[in-house]
Amino acid sequence: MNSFHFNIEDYRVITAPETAYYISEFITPTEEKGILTNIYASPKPKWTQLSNRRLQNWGGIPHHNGMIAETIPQWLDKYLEKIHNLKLMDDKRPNHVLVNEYLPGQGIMPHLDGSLFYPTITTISAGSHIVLNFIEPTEDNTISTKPAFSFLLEPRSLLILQEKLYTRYLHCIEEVKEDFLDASIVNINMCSDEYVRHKTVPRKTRVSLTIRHVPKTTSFKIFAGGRR
Ligand SMILES: O=C(O)CCC(=O)C(=O)O
Ligand SMILES: [Fe+2]
Repeated sequence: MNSFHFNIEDYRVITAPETAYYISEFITPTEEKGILTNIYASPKPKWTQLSNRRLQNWGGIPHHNGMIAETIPQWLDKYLEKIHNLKLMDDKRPNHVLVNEYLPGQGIMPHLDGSLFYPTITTISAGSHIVLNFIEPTEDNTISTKPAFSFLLEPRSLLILQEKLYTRYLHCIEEVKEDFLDASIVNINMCSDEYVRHKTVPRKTRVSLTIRHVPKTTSFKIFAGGRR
């Protein structure tokens, strides 16, 4: 991504409800390699194993009582700064990164990211593409599993979700080993030529960085009863 004359509106996904931005090649292949090296160099206890994926929290564990903020290392903070410079979060600097690792066949159930975060999701993908599905909630709150539309997230891309795509549409990743790029993918014209309609692309291991701002933070000193 060339930051010269950069205008975020050039990256808006106009074929989807409001509001999504998609930036192909947001990071370089060297940066992607660096991210993967650092993630996999983390000590084993840094990982939380879930039934269908692994994750790492950086910056603290978000909590309704406040996140005890932890310093984010420079190799990772570099991307928080880069996202902060896009001025998407009302001048609030991102302070949390959730790392998700998906092996081929792994995914994530339909969900909303909720109220712990400033309502902007920014996601950098590394290692593999994935298809992110969006589901419109039904009147009676039963969960329809049929996606309303989908985004293809290429490796090295940045996806930004705000407004209705944060508050209303649930997002999920299907547990499949390959993706058929059908007409439901609304950003395919914003992707590289490698990804064309009607192609089937096998997944590799994907590591995503979900970078957000947690408004409510606290310091350990408050709990310890010490002075600030
Ligand atoms: O890996 C992704 O792109 C999505 C992760 C996600 O939705 C989440 O952690 O809330
Ligand atoms: Fe999410």
